[in-house]
Amino acid sequence: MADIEVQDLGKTYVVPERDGGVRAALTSLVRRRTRQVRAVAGVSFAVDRGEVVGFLGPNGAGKTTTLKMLAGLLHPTTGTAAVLGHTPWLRDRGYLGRMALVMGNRNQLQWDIPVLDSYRLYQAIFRIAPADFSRRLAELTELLELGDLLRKPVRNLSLGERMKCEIAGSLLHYPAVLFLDEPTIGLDVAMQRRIRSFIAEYNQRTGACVMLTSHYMADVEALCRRVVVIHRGSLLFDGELSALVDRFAAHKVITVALEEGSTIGDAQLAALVEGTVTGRTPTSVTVQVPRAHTPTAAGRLLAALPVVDLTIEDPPIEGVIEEVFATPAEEPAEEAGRDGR
Ligand SMILES: Nc1ncnc2c1ncn2[C@@H]1O[C@H](COP(=O)(O)OP(=O)(O)OP(=O)(O)O)[C@@H](O)[C@H]1O
Repeated sequence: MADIEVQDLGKTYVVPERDGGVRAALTSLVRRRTRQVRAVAGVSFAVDRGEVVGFLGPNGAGKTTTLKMLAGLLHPTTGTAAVLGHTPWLRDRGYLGRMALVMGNRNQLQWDIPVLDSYRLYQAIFRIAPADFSRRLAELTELLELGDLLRKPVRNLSLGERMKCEIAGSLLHYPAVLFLDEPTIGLDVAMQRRIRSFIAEYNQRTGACVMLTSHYMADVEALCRRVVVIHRGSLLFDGELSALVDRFAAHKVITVALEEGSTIGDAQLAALVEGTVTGRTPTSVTVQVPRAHTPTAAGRLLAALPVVDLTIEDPPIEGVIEEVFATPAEEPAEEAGRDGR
């Protein structure tokens, strides 16, 4: 059985609406106008034990809303979900003690007290036995290099230090399901890398399943073989990251290196391949060509030029994701089926 099973999950927020000005403010006291915002429009997917799944979508796609429902913070408007066999929004102790939600842009630790004091509070809340608490704390301190940070009040920590402490605190009860919403947001590249490798390590050590949202494709490429993509609240793709590239990348990138002293002009290149030049050095050229045209283009370049090396690559994942999001959300339902599994 999957650890996370989601069926037609939807959430519509009802938000009060009024025009600006005193008159509108007074009118709204007696006649409230509301508007419905459909944040999640009925999504279905499943995540197996031990999987790390990237949950992707542009701003406002409905990722955080979905994770909040799965973490039991929001009631859905439609659909069902079972996480570790529990209905999340019933918030039973058995569930809350086995999952964690980490939001990169929210503080969960107490601001004015040392990190360790917040951790002791978590120890009491989750009823962690003293021996387990000490062992886990030592392990997390080592893995995330927390050292002295534990004795400092949260307000004195840098963003990266705080994030490490937030993550460690969320894992003290050893959750079997981990929802990570932008855990590396705003961090420098080195800190992003450390947090990434920590998530991978935690997943391997404990077999926990992880759902991760991130706008940094490096996180997704490093951690997730599978991605679930939502757009305007609807599921757009569910499958392997490589299948996403195959399906949505309209181009490939060919780079040819030429023999020393030889060059190729724009007109000659245009006559050989149908594509856009994206890079040039005195002895090499990089051209983006439509996918279907790639074998012909490569063949022509090899035949016509003094080529010493030729590589064909997929475009950077960022570019592919942009192309995915450019696709209308109203794709046929079967397009959202899981590929490659
Ligand atoms: N509490 C709320 N009340 C009303 N509308 C909301 C609320 N929270 C989110 N929304 C709306 O629901 C939609 C989905 O928001 P959500 O935060 O789930 O998206 P997201 O994919 O996490 O975006 P981002 O990448 O920007 O964090 C957006 O249109 C947002 O404005």
